[in-house]
Amino acid sequence: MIKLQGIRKTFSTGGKTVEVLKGIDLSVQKGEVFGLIGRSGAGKSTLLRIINLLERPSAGRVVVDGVELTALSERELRRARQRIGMVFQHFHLLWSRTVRENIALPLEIAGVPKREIRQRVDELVELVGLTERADAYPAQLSGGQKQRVGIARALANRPHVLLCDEATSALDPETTDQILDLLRSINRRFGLTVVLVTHEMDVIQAVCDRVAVMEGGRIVEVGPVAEVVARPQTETARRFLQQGRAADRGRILGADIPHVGPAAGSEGSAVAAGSEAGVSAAGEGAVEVFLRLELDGVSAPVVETAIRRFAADIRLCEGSLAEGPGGVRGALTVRVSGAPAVVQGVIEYWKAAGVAVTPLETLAERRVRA
Ligand SMILES: Nc1ncnc2c1ncn2[C@@H]1O[C@H](COP(=O)(O)OP(=O)(O)OP(=O)(O)O)[C@@H](O)[C@H]1O
Repeated sequence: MIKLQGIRKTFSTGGKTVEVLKGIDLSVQKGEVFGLIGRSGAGKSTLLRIINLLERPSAGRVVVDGVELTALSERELRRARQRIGMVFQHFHLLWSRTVRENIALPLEIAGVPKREIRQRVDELVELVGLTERADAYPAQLSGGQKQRVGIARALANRPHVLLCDEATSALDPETTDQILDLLRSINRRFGLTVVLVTHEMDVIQAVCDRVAVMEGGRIVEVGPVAEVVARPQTETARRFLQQGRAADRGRILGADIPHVGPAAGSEGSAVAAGSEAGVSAAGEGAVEVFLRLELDGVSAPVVETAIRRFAADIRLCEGSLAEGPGGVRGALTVRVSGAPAVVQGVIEYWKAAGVAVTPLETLAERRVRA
């Protein structure tokens, strides 16, 4: 369905030339969900944009659905692109248009008659579960709803291929799961080929059939997701698997979080919940917080879920839990570090799940007081 052969891409900026794709050969089969994973700057988005020639390769061939896109005129390419939908991280919606009007846009551009547009848009709003919100404006929608509009718009011209560039990276974990479910169900229902770019292994594991791991402009590993997960061949793949979604966002995006504060096993003293105490600087733009979690009666695996879902480094310092008929009982001390908003998100998630969360004082703060 998609064949990339000998793809190279060079950018020239400010008199400097950088080769960001260094010879990529890749085939994506019809109907599969294919993931591209790699650190920031590995070249994932550039490669994705080369599939529909939003970015022209400096060398190599792009063949989609049997048509060599790299050999088409601009006019022919515009037509061919209608069969390739694209979904973006930040939705790219028109704010002055309603849900319905945003979805209709590619159909208008393609010159589809008005009656057909109305019918197709009705189908699409229903498909993405936005019938009730069809006349709302983007500003009145949640992030997940905006992405649903983005997906519906991408599907308007009945594409054979859907390209998703970090489609869930701006969404909270629950909404991410809903959007991934939607993508998977669209893939199954219409046999659509999906290529998605992400830096989250969880996303790959949730929806992809195969994955390519990128590093420095090259594909260093490719295979079925289950195989890559079971037997990673490269250090890059192993790191993604070890760190999981949480660490991926912090480290892979470059916000390296140094290990500061008490070592695992140490404990701080409890201070008033909700105060600033318990939070200390943990590297540029990152904070570190020690928390006591009381999990009496909580039934979900809230620590594991937070580790998987949040871009924070979450470590268990001490504590014990016991399973009972009413759920788990016990308390834990954990250290959470990451971007302030993410750490806050973890705390809110735990509170919403019924965990009593108390910030603890850090060693550094205790030293300052002493
Ligand atoms: N239009 C451009 N001009 C110059 N350099 C560019 C351009 N687009 C991308 N690059 C550079 O190419 C490299 C690869 O970028 P790309 O966005 O493809 O990486 P990525 O793996 O998708 O990373 P991220 O996850 O941060 O989006 C980066 O170093 C980036 O700065």
